[in-house]
Amino acid sequence: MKLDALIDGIALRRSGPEVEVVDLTSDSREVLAGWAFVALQGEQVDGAAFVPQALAQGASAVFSASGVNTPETTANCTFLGDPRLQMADLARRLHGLPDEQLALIGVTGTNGKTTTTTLIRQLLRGAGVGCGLVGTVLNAAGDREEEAVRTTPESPAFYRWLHRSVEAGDRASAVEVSSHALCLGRVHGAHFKVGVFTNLTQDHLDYHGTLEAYFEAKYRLVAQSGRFLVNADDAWGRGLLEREGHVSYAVDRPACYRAHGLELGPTGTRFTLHSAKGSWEVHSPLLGRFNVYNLLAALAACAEAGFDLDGLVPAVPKVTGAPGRLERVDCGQPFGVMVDYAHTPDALEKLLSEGRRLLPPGGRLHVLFGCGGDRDRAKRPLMAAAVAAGADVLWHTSDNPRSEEPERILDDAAPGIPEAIRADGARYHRHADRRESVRRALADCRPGDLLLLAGKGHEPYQEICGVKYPYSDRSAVEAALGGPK
Ligand SMILES: CC(=O)N[C@H]1[C@@H](OP(=O)(O)OP(=O)(O)OC[C@H]2O[C@@H](n3ccc(=O)[nH]c3=O)[C@H](O)[C@@H]2O)O[C@H](CO)[C@@H](O)[C@@H]1O[C@H](C)C(=O)N[C@@H](C)C(=O)N[C@H](CCC(=O)O)C(=O)O
Ligand SMILES: Nc1ncnc2c1ncn2[C@@H]1O[C@H](COP(=O)(O)OP(=O)(O)OP(=O)(O)O)[C@@H](O)[C@H]1O
Ligand SMILES: N[C@H](CCC[C@H](N)C(=O)O)C(=O)O
Ligand SMILES: [Mg+2]
Repeated sequence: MKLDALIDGIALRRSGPEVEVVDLTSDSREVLAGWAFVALQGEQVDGAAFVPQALAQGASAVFSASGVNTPETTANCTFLGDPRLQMADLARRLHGLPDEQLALIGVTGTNGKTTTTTLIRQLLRGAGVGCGLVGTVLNAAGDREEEAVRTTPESPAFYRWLHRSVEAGDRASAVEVSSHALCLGRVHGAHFKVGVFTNLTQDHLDYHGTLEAYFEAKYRLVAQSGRFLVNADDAWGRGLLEREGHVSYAVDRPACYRAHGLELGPTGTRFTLHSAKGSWEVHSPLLGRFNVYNLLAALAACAEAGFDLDGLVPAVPKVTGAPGRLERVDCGQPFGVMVDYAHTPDALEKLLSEGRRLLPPGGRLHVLFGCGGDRDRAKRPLMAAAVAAGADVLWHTSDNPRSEEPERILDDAAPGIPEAIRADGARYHRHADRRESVRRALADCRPGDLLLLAGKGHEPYQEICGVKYPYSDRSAVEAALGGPK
């Protein structure tokens, strides 16, 4: 696209020649010939420092907040408004307003975003409707799938994926909208046909400060959504529904979309979905009560986006959800092992109650967990308390210490575990090396026990001192038990 057309109507000061802008990025490392580089002031560094690198890699234009030096052959634009919002405006225009050409469904909430968005994509594709995905595990458009780096990418990548969806003929796209994304304008400008609020419990207080501020961040999605679908069984969701008229879903309370007659079995789930338009019998291989909420949210979101439930419900038995969520690892061992991505107090509490439900009589529930480094310190003892309240045997270890000292993270969490449990050498085991902790837990399991490995889910690494070492809970288990069955 020509620069003049790209910046038309956007408040900025411009110098230098008219150029062709092939694409846009705020990360100099991604710049290719003809791309525009947006230099943003970050928390760690000022993106302006990377202008020389962007130019060396062939940037045709540079955008910045406070002005930078560029050669005469490069277009140079200085934003006059909020740089992140203006970057999103540019990205949206460059990629042809792709949100307007898709049934865009945005999902926010503390837990269940990845699962719900993945279910939306799988359900729609199962019913023959092309659907993209932007989220923690995968970014996808048509059949193209790439591993994601973060939950919601910066606006240039967000709009690029939507554009790819349009090009691939997708009719919809399901997007995980994190609270960080809403604060940092990563999805600014996008019109979501349907927005979804799954739940709100403690997380990310390092970033937002208070739960109220965390909620307000998520609440921003309402203003960008045509219809808003809210979990009426969640306390924050209920508060929202009492103040404003939105579409609701629930299991325990009256709602526009409600699941009745839950049957939560060891190999799958059944319930009846009621809405004003009719009733459907839903059978799914997904386990656990929280997945009823995710299925309900996914089906209701698709229905609110205009897709027919008669076509979607038959696809439910084939949908598997996201990898690394309540997923069994079977190496022929005489006890159960499951990996899951619970990394908040609420998710752990819910995971452990599913574990208890799945545990054979007389078996012991083992839970291996850790708390992420460089994340909300206040949630650490609460995570530990949730595990202590529901597990028979605790395996306390590391989960992405990032830049922090692993033992200090373990120390932060430990007070959440009652002293009597910590003093009991048969019930409480602390070891910072996760792989070794997995080995020890497996060695301690007896026939009929169940070991839940929480927090890492699909993640293929352990991040220590800023380095991502190859690691996954599944492969650690398979290596210790001699390979998959
Ligand atoms: C709070 C937050 O989200 N921070 C993000 C933000 O950091 P920042 O603004 O401080 O950036 P910075 O590292 O100081 O760099 C400044 C600028 O220089 C650029 N740069 C930097 C280095 C370089 O070589 N070249 C270059 O151009 C960067 O791209 C950036 O634009 O912009 C960076 C570049 O895009 C991100 O890496 C960084 O995410 C950090 C790593 C992060 O961990 N974010 C997590 C907390 C996050 O966003 N999580 C949410 C929610 C998770 C969930 O609950 O699902 C998510 O959406 O993933
Ligand atoms: N609807 C739900 N309510 C509560 N807990 C849930 C729900 N769905 C999933 N969980 C728990 O939360 C974990 C993470 O689920 P999922 O990845 O879908 O959430 P997310 O919101 O995408 O998380 P993230 O913030 O890391 O992106 C699951 O492994 C499970 O333990
Ligand atoms: N999206 C979440 C993922 C946490 C995953 C867990 N393994 C951890 O490192 O705490 C975050 O960035 O906080
Ligand atoms: Mg996610």
